Amino acid sequence: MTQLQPIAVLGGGSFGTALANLLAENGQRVLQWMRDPEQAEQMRQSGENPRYLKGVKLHPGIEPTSDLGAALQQAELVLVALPSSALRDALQPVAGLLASKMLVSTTKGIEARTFKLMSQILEEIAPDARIGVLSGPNLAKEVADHALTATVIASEDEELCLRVQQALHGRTFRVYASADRFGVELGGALKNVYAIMSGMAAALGMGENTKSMLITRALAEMTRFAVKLGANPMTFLGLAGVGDLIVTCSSPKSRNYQVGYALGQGLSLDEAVQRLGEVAEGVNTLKVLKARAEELEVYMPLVAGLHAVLFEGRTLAQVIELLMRGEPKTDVDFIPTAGF
Ligand SMILES: NC(=O)C1=CN([C@@H]2O[C@H](COP(=O)(O)OP(=O)(O)OC[C@H]3O[C@@H](n4cnc5c(N)ncnc54)[C@H](O)[C@@H]3O)[C@@H](O)[C@H]2O)C=CC1
Ligand SMILES: O=C(CO)COP(=O)(O)O
Repeated sequence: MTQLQPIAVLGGGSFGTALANLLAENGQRVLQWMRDPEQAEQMRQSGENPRYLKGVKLHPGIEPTSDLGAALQQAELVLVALPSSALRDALQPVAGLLASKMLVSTTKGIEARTFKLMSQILEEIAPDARIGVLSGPNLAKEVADHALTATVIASEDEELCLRVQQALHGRTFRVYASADRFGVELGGALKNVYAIMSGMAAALGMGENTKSMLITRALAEMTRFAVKLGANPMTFLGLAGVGDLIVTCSSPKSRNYQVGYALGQGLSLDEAVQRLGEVAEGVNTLKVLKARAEELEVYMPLVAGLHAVLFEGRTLAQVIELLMRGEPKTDVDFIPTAGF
């Protein structure tokens, strides 16, 4: 009997595990790669991933492995759920095994040195591969707990989108398609920064008006930046834009929000990151985004303000005063006129 071709999920963290479970529940054979052989062994033995996704049973269709080469050799579809700081170094050495595969990044970060998004790094490492991005309001724990959830698969490659929809679409997980890979990926990376601010606002007991202002002005700011880079602003009205922004800025389950909350409680950035013990991509993204916005002369007062508090020794009170006293601006930058 021929064995079902497996799907590879790269990353032993919370999101990789949540995705692996969905795939296995849909009847797919899943090879979940993690760098730590002990973690793989523990997951095989216990049927759980207690360090990153406590309390969630792993489906028996998941085979945890620390053999990256073997996983890549067998799979045609590969979902990458590694932290942005690790993706290039983990995949460059196995570039030869990636040609013609379908590679889908689920990582929501930006490379510090190059300002590249993760799918752009995949493209660079594996020019012959077929590339996509999966992004949306997808808190790993809720995905794993089968909360009704939607996401976006974005690629210029329609067949890839269909393949991912077939593999992941299920009773509790809807997968929408988009051809705007760049916009979808950028939305996922940028929203993390604003989730840090929202966490701070929550810790400081700020009001609901404030939270709403923050999210809406964040959307304006991230869209302005994306448009400067050539993205389609309409994508930011979708799940991977405003959808992900809302969930990450409102949920204590978000790690970026948690970092912000800890900062609002008076912890230093180092203490907040250490207490979390998981990936919070927004911290790195903030650094590179601030520099890039200045270079491109894009007005991003929220990014500049958070950067001033975290890295330039300003107090939050000083920054809030500056933001609120800033010259009044127009509400929506991109109101289509002709043809509407
Ligand atoms: N957790 C979530 O709710 C969601 C996360 N994401 C994205 O998924 C990516 C991964 O995040 P999580 O799974 O949440 O992270 P996590 O913090 O739960 O786990 C990180 C995993 O990466 C591994 N890792 C770290 N450095 C590595 C390296 N050099 N080589 C190989 N593995 C390494 C760790 O051992 C761990 O297994 C992030 O970019 C995040 O933005 C996307 C959607 C939802
Ligand atoms: O991207 C996410 C939800 O869509 C997860 O956000 P955090 O990385 O802040 O937990």
